[in-house]
Amino acid sequence: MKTLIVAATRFEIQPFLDRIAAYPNTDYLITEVGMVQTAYRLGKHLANNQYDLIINIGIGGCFNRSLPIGAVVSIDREIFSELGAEDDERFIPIDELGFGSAHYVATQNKTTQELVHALPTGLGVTVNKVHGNEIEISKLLIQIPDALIESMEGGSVFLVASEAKIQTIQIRGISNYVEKRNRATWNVPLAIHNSNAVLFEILSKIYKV
Ligand SMILES: O=C(O)c1cccc(C(=O)CC[C@H]2O[C@@H](n3cnc4c(=O)[nH]cnc43)[C@H](O)[C@@H]2O)c1
Repeated sequence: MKTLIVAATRFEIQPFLDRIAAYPNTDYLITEVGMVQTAYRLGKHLANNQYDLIINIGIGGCFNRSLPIGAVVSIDREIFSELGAEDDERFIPIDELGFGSAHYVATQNKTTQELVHALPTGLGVTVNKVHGNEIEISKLLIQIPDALIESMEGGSVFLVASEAKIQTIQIRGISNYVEKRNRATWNVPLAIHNSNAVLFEILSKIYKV
């Protein structure tokens, strides 16, 4: 069983990197922040390397205030929310325009689902521009009422993994709520600590270490 850990930045998987020697069948890939960087670097990496499972791990913004900062969630569906066209006040999604789809799902069989079954699960929104304006956030929630987490990479990992037919998990530690930008309320170290703790649990289940 060969696993690839995918993160946007090194700091999001530093606790894992500190223990990487314990996981001989596990590689990692730092894509850099953003959907384009992630699609390019993951696609390029998979052209020369084979895996049974991809685990995308990172921090993210949460739309659901009943989950505390630091909670860890599993994302099983993704939407590229900006993909489409403006028609004056109305947004026309790419699906409606007839040029493909903005929706991607995690490729997960029963064994993969078991690895994350204990986590709160929901829909991820992948963006180029982190939301930080209340009016824009309200518009987004009208467009996507069941949005759980916002990230800048999740949809790209699902897209590439589904094209490559590789099992995929995405876990996100909640570093902030999606709200008017207030960096003082973010807790990045807690989100990283907790998401890496979940990663260790998942790897322990896979490798029995
Ligand atoms: O300080 C900022 O405003 C800021 C803007 C963009 C990215 C960051 C990062 O810390 C980069 C790491 C990573 O963070 C993910 N992330 C965290 N919170 C959110 C969010 O509310 N919306 C979208 N993405 C978020 C993202 O996946 C980055 O890769 C800081």
